[in-house]
Amino acid sequence: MFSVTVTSLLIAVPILWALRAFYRLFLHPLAAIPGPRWAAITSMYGGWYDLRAGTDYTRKIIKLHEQYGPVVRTFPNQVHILDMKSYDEIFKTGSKFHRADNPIYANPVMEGSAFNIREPSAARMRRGIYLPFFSRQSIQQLEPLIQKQMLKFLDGLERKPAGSVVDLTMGFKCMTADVIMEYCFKKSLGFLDAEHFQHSLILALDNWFKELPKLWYFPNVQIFMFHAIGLLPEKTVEKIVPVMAGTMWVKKQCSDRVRELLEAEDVGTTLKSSNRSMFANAISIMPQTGATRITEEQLGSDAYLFFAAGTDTTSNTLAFGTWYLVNNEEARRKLKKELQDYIPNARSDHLRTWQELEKLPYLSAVIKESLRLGFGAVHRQPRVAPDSDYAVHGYTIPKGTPISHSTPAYHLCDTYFKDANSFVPERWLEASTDLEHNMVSFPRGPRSCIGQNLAYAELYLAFAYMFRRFDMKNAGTTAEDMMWTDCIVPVTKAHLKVKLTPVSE
Ligand code: HEM
Repeated sequence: MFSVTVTSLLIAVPILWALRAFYRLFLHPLAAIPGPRWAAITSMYGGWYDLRAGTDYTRKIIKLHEQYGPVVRTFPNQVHILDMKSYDEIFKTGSKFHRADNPIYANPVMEGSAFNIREPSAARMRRGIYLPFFSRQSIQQLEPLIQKQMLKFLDGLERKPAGSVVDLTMGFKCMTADVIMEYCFKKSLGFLDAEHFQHSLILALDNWFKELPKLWYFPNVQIFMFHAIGLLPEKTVEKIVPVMAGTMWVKKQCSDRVRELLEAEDVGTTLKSSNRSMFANAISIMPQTGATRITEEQLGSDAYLFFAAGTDTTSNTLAFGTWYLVNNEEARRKLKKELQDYIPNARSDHLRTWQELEKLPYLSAVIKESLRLGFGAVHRQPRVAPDSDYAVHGYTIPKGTPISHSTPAYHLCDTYFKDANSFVPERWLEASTDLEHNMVSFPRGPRSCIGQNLAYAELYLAFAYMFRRFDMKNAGTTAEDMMWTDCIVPVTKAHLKVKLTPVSE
């Protein structure tokens, strides 16, 4: 009896698989869309790239566009588009497209946070709580909190013996992590105090990002494991899955800080104040925005989202930008000259503000070029048209089909940026509006990046003062080390190591 069942299965499974493959190749609504045959047949075509060390499907998709054109079928039921007109339609203000039902937006660690909300009106309500406090004006008001952590970072570097080799990948991560927590709660987690910036929790965050591709292909296994691990005692988790222990610890810090604020007497009665943290301000205006239904747990998850989204993104742009600069003497010389003229006293405790630094043309060009080639986020951002089919380049994509666009595909494409793979800040000095428009580091539209202004403030302060205060030389980092793979944020093979020497005034 048992052997008959096994035999039937051995025959039935390949037949069903072959029938499904036939349907996907010839009868599926996406059958006419060009792309590799294996990508149309099985999602494990993408997995073959995403799940092996040192490769990823996002980079492969860029190559597929060269071969197949602007619309490519990348999964049995998903397409990827490289066409600015389509990007504008999907990512415009008021766009009806919304986030696809995709494991990228179902990470169990982010459960309850704004990131995992797909439904547009719920997302709008949740984002509305925080958006006022990430406006340009709010960032300028709370800039002293950013500057405090920036100075701590710079002064820490200065105390190292001249010529020290510094792991700047980790240094930038510790700095951005402390800035975002200072901004959110006026209380950093003290990552900058770690010796040589090798903080175990920042390393755990890095490892957590590295695990993400597994979640995309085996979401149920990952979600089950996450909940199962959550039932174990803290000490056991620390021993067997340090990645999770680190993440859970940071999440707990976020939740504790939110609870402290909710329990504080003045919250809900005091008006917005420039002296208070972002979360204190956000919580105090919640009753007026009608957002009081948000739970303490959801606020804690949002705090963790800000921590994760605000750390590795900006720090990656800083690390990549520094990498390009240490290898480009001409650009470094021009930047230093501009900074020396504008910041006569490099070690003053009163830093030039973001608004002041924005006036510097070469610094601004360096930052734009760093954002262009130094990706903060590299993932495919799948969206769906909920109500009607989407017509593009003569193809019809049925409503509900995930349509992805990804930042590197645009930024590395010679159609949009001449000599796209080279670091050329000068391209921004006489930039046309087209060039500005082709930059899609921060998505536009209803799910734009909430932290964009904070990221700019950090980039201006860090690039200006790092290159004003220090001479930097590459300390053996290779282009191979800086190769990234898509883990939502780019994760490089190895870290950026730089020899730092403080400059005399
Ligand atoms: C160079 C720096 C940064 C880049 C390139 C960047 C890029 C992005 C991208 C591409 C997304 C869209 C994700 C998607 O829809 O799939 C996003 C969303 C988001 N970003 Fe950023 N980001 C940066 C810095 C920051 C910072 C400093 C914060 C700190 C608060 C932040 C907070 C967020 C949040 C909360 C979201 C989710 C918005 C939502 O779900 O509606 N980002 N960012």
